[in-house]
Amino acid sequence: MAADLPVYLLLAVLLAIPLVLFIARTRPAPRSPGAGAGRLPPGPWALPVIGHLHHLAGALPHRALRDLARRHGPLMALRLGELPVAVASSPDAAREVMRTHDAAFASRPLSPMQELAYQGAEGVIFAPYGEGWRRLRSICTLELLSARRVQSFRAVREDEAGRLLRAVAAAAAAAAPVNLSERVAAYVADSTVRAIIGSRFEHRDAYLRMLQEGLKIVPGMTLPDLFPSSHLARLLSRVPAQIEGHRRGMRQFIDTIIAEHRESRASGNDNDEDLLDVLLRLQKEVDSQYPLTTENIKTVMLDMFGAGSETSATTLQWAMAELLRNPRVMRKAQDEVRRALAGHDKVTEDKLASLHYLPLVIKETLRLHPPAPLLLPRRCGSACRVLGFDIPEGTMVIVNAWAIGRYPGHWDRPDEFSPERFEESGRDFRGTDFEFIPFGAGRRMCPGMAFGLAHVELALAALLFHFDWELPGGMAAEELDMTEAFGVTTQLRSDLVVVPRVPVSTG
Ligand code: HEM
Repeated sequence: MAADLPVYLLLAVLLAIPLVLFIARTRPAPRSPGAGAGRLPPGPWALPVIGHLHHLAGALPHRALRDLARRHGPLMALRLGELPVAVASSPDAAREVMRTHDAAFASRPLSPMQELAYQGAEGVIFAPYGEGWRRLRSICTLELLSARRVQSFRAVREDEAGRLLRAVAAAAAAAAPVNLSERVAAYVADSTVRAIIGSRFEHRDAYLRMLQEGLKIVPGMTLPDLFPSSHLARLLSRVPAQIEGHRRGMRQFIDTIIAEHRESRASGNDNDEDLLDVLLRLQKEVDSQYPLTTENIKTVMLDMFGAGSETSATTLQWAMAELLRNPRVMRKAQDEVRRALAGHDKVTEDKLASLHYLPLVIKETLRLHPPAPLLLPRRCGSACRVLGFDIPEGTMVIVNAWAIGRYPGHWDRPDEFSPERFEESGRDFRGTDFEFIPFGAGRRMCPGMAFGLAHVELALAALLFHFDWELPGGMAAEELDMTEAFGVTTQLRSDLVVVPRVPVSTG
């Protein structure tokens, strides 16, 4: 969702009075959530025009919504600006949305700013549920993100992990702190871009910077999205201009990259297929009823980077932060990795299969810190009943995966970081255990899980194998700032700055 939501929330509240007067004079009042529907879910009190936005001001949305759900129940009806929204905050509510009525909630809402960004060029993430999405989704699962394809990028990941380790080793040699947040973000972003467009493109760094800029203006909950019928909201917002500017720049880059790829294929110069090569090959093969257009390809490339880079980097940062906060878990994970790799000088992916505890550390990290705490919004395509309440067609549906991962009654000591809990319960994040859904569930569940986890497991194992870790300035574990920041993904507010040491061999 948009990185600038809190600013807009504040702005929305400040603008409430003039907007009430302006909009009320120029058009009929927007319908309240599901006006005319049967028994709607409960919700808190609303203000004219801004609806329930003020309840979200000043807190991170997943936390504010969890607090509201404690008072109003696991299924709430809200109105955010003009948008009718239902919020599912319990495992049962999530199961009804993503399993019982999965088909009814399989679409995504497409906001005005998203429409401006994509201009009809459908990708996967924001595509409405239908034939176009189904075809691109199957290209994703069968071709771009299949186990075989993820495996084919192993050398790229190991190469980038090597770069990460060299940077950390330089800091260790100088006994200096390293900004681990920056380093792991660069590792995942570089590796992801290399998987998408290969290693040859000479302006790759500039392309990467532009992609990262783009993530800051991802539309969804901007002022014009919240008040789609208001010209004033659109006039006041900087987002349309930002989107237009970014689109123009991006288009030039991608056109050059595609032209280079076509040339290189034609000359038979390159045998390693990157994701763009796969898409260009499929473009020639797929049936003419649903042609894979070059515009589709561009959007899918953006989808892969947008969905794949920050999510995995955020998971890595939180995993390291939790390990630093929990020295017992850190020691146990390190012991396991060092035992499994004893006698080797390098962590490679083939050696990770024997690890048992490290995957539990990653699971526990994803339970407490799902990178997309509210998943990606769904849209109710046909009216249905959830937990006995009516959800009208057109309602945006938000599933609070963060609150669900800490739902009392389903999790013992829910706020505690304890990977062992998964040893006992065997719960998994593959979309069947609705109390643990960091990758979502149902038809729109994340197709990039294996791709993301491959990045996280390799780097985490390597960082634990090669280095011991301390907090700078003698900071105690419990002093580490675990505050979350608002953003496309929920990262640590302060960068994780840590002191690496090369362990003394006990050999
Ligand atoms: C730790 C890593 C990741 C997490 C936690 C994550 C999480 C998610 C979540 C929560 C959704 C929405 C699911 C729903 O609506 O039920 C999603 C969708 C998606 N993810 Fe991931 N993701 C990760 C990595 C990746 C990677 C590496 C890629 C690709 C390179 C990727 C590609 C996608 C795509 C294309 C969608 C849209 C699927 C659709 O709408 O049909 N993800 N992801």
